[in-house]
Amino acid sequence: MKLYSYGKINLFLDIEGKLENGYHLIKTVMQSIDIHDEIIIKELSNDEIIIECSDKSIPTDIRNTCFKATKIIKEKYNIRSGILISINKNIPSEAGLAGGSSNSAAVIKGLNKLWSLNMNSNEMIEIALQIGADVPFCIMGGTYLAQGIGEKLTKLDDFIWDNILLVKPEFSMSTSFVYKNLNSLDYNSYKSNNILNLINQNKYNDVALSTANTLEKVVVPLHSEVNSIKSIMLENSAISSIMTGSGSVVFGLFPDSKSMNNAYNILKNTYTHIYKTKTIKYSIDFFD
Ligand SMILES: C[C@@](CO)(OP(=O)(O)O)[C@H](O)COP(=O)(O)OP(=O)(O)OC[C@H]1O[C@@H](n2ccc(N)nc2=O)[C@H](O)[C@@H]1O
Ligand SMILES: Nc1ncnc2c1ncn2[C@@H]1O[C@H](COP(=O)(O)OP(=O)(O)O)[C@@H](O)[C@H]1O
Repeated sequence: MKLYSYGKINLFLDIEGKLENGYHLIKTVMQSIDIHDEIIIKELSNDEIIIECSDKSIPTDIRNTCFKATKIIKEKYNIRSGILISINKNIPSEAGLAGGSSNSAAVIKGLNKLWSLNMNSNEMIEIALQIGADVPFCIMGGTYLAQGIGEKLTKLDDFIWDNILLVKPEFSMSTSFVYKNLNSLDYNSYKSNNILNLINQNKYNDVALSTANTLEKVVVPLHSEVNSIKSIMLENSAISSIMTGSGSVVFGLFPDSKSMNNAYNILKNTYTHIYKTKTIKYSIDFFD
């Protein structure tokens, strides 16, 4: 079985509070984008979980999100056959693009089909949340408001935008580091932001003007490069440019392919990890 698992950007992210277990209550707009990893799932006769990954820096043991998803499902449904999962990485990790999260969502959906488990979305989301706060969104895909720690999902109208540039600086950001270093004074920084209504009114240009991310307040003081990339994008006509999630990727929403290509040609002289992408309405695609 072959699947594509797609990445996401956060068009909006604000923090509303903190739970006693250290997790943060967030309000975020998640958007699937057209950048994907390839996941191949094969059944094994012996009762083993084997993960192979093209990126040798990613662990293939229980720390791997795909391993976790398989283990949870095997135990829940008492399945004895084994699984070999090959991950062909393309989405950069620790980038704020939810690459690892969407890989595990692909495995949940893939095993649901392979083993005819007939799980509905809610049952898959319950498993997803045991792996990470971003995984429930990756089960659904498209345009969603996520609240709680990321698990309370509300479907929004599709946000459609064709000219998006992603730039991954050399540094990576660990999600837990960013949340740990957030100052509570920065909670509710964007309380009056109107992005949700604008999405549901299909006012795409106004949506683009309303993007915001509170987690920049942790990352920018440590890495001024984030602002340099944003400036180059904005000088080249991007309608807005912000960091996605806990970083380090910075994205820009451009009005047309010409301005996006101009920014691309300038930024590619400095950055090797640079991608042209667009929004999509799903996060997992099945092939065979
Ligand atoms: C910031 C966001 C925005 O979409 O995404 P990324 O930048 O990671 O893609 C998410 O909130 C990240 O979700 P995810 O990456 O799944 O987080 P998890 O693996 O569950 O958690 C990693 C660590 O981040 C912290 N964490 C995560 C989610 C949350 N609402 N509050 C937190 O404080 C916790 O310390 C946790 O141990
Ligand atoms: N299948 C996977 N793909 C990518 N990273 C993974 C995977 N499994 C575990 N990880 C670990 O998760 C962390 C990054 O996850 P990722 O989803 O790429 O981050 P982010 O959501 O911040 O972009 C890294 O520490 C990486 O080693």
